This record gives sequence, structure tokens and C-alpha cells, in this order.
Amino acid sequence: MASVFTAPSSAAPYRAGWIHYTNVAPILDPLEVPPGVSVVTGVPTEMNAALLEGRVDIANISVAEFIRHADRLAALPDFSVSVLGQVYSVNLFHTVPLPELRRVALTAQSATSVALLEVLLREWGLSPTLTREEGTAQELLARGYDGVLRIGDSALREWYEVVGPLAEDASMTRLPHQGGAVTVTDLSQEWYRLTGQPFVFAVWAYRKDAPPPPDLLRAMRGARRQGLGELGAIAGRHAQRLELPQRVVQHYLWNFRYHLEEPDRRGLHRFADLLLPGHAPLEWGPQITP
Ligand SMILES: C=C(O[C@@H]1C=C(C(=O)O)C=C[C@H]1O)C(=O)O
Repeated sequence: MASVFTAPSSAAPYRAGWIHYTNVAPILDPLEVPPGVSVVTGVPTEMNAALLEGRVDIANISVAEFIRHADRLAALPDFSVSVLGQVYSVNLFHTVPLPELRRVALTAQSATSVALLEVLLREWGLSPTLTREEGTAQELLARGYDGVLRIGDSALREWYEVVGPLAEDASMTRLPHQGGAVTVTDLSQEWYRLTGQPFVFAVWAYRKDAPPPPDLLRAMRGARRQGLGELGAIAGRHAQRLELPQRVVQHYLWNFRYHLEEPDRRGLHRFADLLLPGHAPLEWGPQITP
């Protein structure tokens, strides 16, 4: 992809791109965007392209694109969308055992999860055909695919359609991943089983020549503090919109790691080395004290 970076002029707003999945609600819902910052929202592949083509200056992009363009991008040192173990929203829905996969449909919204699936398939010694095609897991399985990769809010809802409804007292740490003829393989859990490490799906990346203003960082850090303090209320609002039980969405959000701590960075570097051996050094922006 040809990528032309245009540094913002001093008069122009600093442009932020937000992937508007529920998994970033604890950061973005409470965020009061500071003056001089504009915001657009979209799915990962749209925000990845917007940053790489210079249409936004910072975005929570797919970590796979951050790795591929580490020569021109840096990332905030303390923000991530990471998980240790199950994530519930990066799912391979399949009707045959994994070794019998032949045709897999891939959502067009993803970059990192597709790359993670490719790494896992290589580690498992499997090589099904991978085809980008949009549609729900049920629709695409009915169209003859034996595996479907779905991410984000759609994947969470479709996982619950397969395994739900869950009893009120269902343990949130041993949620099912099977329903009828469909098995849901959680790619973050498979990464953990392979490496014992967290998986970083997204980082907040920006062009090295256009770092974010300190006000935006301070606002983001404050919003995350507030959002993590009111996870139940945030989960309740999004549960209504997603038509899922509040306790399921609350567990889903509680399960994320948003601070890019050392375990997350180790997992990220492990993935980068598997995805793109010899990649440019990954660069983290300045610690801006709030
Ligand atoms: C955890 C998730 O990870 C997302 C997956 C992405 C990708 O596959 O490119 C990008 C942003 C992440 O928020 C999710 O989709 O639910």
C-alpha cells in the first residue's frame, strides 16, 4: 500500500481515528476530546488505512500494521488493547475439527486477527484457503465455509448466539465455546496456549513526525481512569446496545489490559518476530507525565 504521510499544519486540528468497538469503551466513552483535536471512527482496517495514508494523525490501529510500518510509526507507551487468555471477540467459528479446515472466510475488518490466525495455522501445520468475505458466522458457514473468522462486537454477539443463553450463576471464568455443530476457537486463548503470553491486538500509533499533543494524552489517561472505575455502568449501556447480558459485557471489558505493561510488550515483540522477522525496531513515544 503506498503510504503518503502529510504532517498536520499548525492551524489544522490534530486528527484522531478511533476504532469504535466496545472493547475501547472504557477509554473512549468518558473521553472529553480537548480543543484542537478532531475525531473520526471506523473499523480497524479503515483506521489503519486512514493513519497510513495521512488522513488521521493517531489511531488505535491493528498491531500488525504498527509492526509492518514501525519505520514510520511510533506508539503511545502505555496504551493497548491486550488480553491474557480468552478475549471472546476474536473468534474462529468452525464446524469441523481444526485439522480438517479447508475453506476459511475472513472478516474484512481485521488486520491483526488475520495475521494471528496465519501465525497459529503455521504453528499448527495447517493451510486452509483464506478468503476475505463479509457476513455473519452463521451466514458464511451456510455458504459452505467450514471456518469463519469474526472480530469485535460482531464476534462477541455471534459467540453468544452459539453458546448462550448463560445461566445467571454461570461461572464467568469457564464460559462455553461450543453450541450445536459450531465450535468457537478463541484466537487469543490459542496464542496464550502457544506462548503463555498476553496478546496485544491494538496500540495507539502515530506518525513519528506528528506526535499527539500532551492535552490529548492527559485526557486519554484521565478517561481510562474514569472508565475503569465505572466499568459496570459502561458495560450496562453497551450490553443494551449489543443485546447481551450486562454480566457478560462487564466480564468482557474487565478482561482487557489497557496499559501496555511489560508482559504485554513481551507478547507483542514475540508476535512481531513471528509475523515479520527482521521488522524495524518498535518505537514507543515519550512518557508525558499527566
Ligand atoms: C480484541 C479485538 O481486537 C481488535 C482486532 C483488531 C484487528 O484484528 O485488526 C484491531 C483492533 C482490536 O480492537 C477485537 O476485535 O475484539
